[in-house]
Amino acid sequence: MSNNSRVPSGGRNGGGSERGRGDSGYERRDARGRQRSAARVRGERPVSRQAPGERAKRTDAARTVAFDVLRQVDESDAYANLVLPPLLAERRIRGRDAGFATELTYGTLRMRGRYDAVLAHCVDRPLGDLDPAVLDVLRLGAHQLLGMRVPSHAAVSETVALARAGVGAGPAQFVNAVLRRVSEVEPGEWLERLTAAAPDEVSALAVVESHPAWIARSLREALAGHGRDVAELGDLLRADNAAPRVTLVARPGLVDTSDDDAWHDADLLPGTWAPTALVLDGNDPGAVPAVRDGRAGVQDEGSQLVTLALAGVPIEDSDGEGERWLDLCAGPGGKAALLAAMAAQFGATLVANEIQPHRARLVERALQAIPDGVVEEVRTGDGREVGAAEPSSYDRVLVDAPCTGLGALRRRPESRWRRAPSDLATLTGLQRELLASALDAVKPGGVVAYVTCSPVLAETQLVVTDVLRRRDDVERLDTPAALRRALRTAPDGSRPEIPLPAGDKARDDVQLWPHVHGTDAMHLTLLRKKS
Ligand SMILES: C[S@@+](CC[C@H](N)C(=O)[O-])C[C@H]1O[C@@H](n2cnc3c(N)ncnc32)[C@H](O)[C@@H]1O
Repeated sequence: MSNNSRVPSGGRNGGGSERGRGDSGYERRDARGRQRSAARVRGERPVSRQAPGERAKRTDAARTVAFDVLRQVDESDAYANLVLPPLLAERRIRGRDAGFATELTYGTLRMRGRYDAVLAHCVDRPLGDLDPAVLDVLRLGAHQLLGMRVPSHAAVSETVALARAGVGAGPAQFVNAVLRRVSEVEPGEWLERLTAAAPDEVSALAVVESHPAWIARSLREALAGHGRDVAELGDLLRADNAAPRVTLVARPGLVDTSDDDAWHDADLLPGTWAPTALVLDGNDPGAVPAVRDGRAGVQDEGSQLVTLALAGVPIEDSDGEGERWLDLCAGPGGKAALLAAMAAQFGATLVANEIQPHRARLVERALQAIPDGVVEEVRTGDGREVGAAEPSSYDRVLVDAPCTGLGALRRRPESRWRRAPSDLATLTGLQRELLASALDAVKPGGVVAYVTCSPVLAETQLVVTDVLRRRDDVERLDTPAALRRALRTAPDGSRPEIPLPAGDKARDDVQLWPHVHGTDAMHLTLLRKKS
């Protein structure tokens, strides 16, 4: 598209809003559930900067709530998944409208990179020069046009109404003109144009699959470094754009799948890999009694597997007095609760450490259903100091290190846009210190699990290699074997075949992937302190 066809920001081109009937699911939602028709909105005097409650009466409530969440994400660094549910409840947006608002909010945030690239073709100046609120309205319109089945006329007219109510009549005309430009090109054709405009293959994938280019490059490097084919990058990026299934953990010894009272009428399916995993089909986890009372929790299956792998490693030379386990970075407590449930079964005890007091309180809450006597202590402290303060004190230590979270992009739609390459330098220093401290804190013969929810090489292999280079008292364990021992067992004794690199690509650590395993991209390296 030539510059000539771009819309001058602040210009008045673009005619009145279009409107008509469509036959998609989202159009039916309008016909059935919308609070007021767009025609009525158009008939009203243009207003700007109203209170959200006032605006919600005049424009479509679902679009308004999506806009308000996007503004909070931008202005206050809010997390969309924490802001949206209470706003939906407060404004009594339910059912189909709530589903529309959720898809519109999360989809717009996730696919922002793709939509910004499209919008940049349609606006005559850098998007960074636009009023951020106008840019958010344009992104919402782009998602309806290119990512949802909303008919063009409805997507444009409703978004223009939203712009008029949220940012004023002048910007609404600009929004109308830009979205009409966007709608003139088919979604598939836009992807071809974005691909053609990118300087290389990875940049093209990054823009089309809406990832910052540096993240796409880091993930490509991670695929290669962890023994996978770099040609999988597209699948990996696409997996990041799909909302994950809600997986529960049934904490062993605390709850059973046959316990009807615990699960109420939740639709549960067994997980793929972990014996503790249950997939919740469509229900709200907060409504499940076992989740509310801490016998179960919401936890990615990869997180469950790495925790079970640590708990199941055979330990040599244990003194027979019952093992002591340590979770060095425990907040908010998902893995600590699974570890504690396993510790209860093995006659072990657990210390949970977390540097942030409010997160330490979340750990306490996560451990509420653990039987008395299992949790020695939940403490607030710097994990880097534990090794020196308590040398050779624990049989098993989990280091679930603070990391970029680039393996869990599916869960936080906005997180990929918040990270910067400079975060890596700070985090990798901390990761090294925490792992070194854990190795000091573990007893000879004991095991340390180094875990991240990032596959990035600088946070995984390089941290482990660097820490081990400085000491000769640690050996690497066969982590794939430990992970396989943790897999669910069928009644005939068989276990699922978990795909891990083999042959000359085989490794002694484990990297899980969303596009391969359906889990977050969890990394696990198991290390033993020599006896
Ligand atoms: C990846 S999260 C742990 C998640 C947790 N294992 C779970 O499953 O719920 C990392 C945690 O480490 C904490 N942390 C950061 N620096 C720390 C330090 N120096 N010592 C202890 N904890 C730290 C963070 O506050 C954060 O809660």
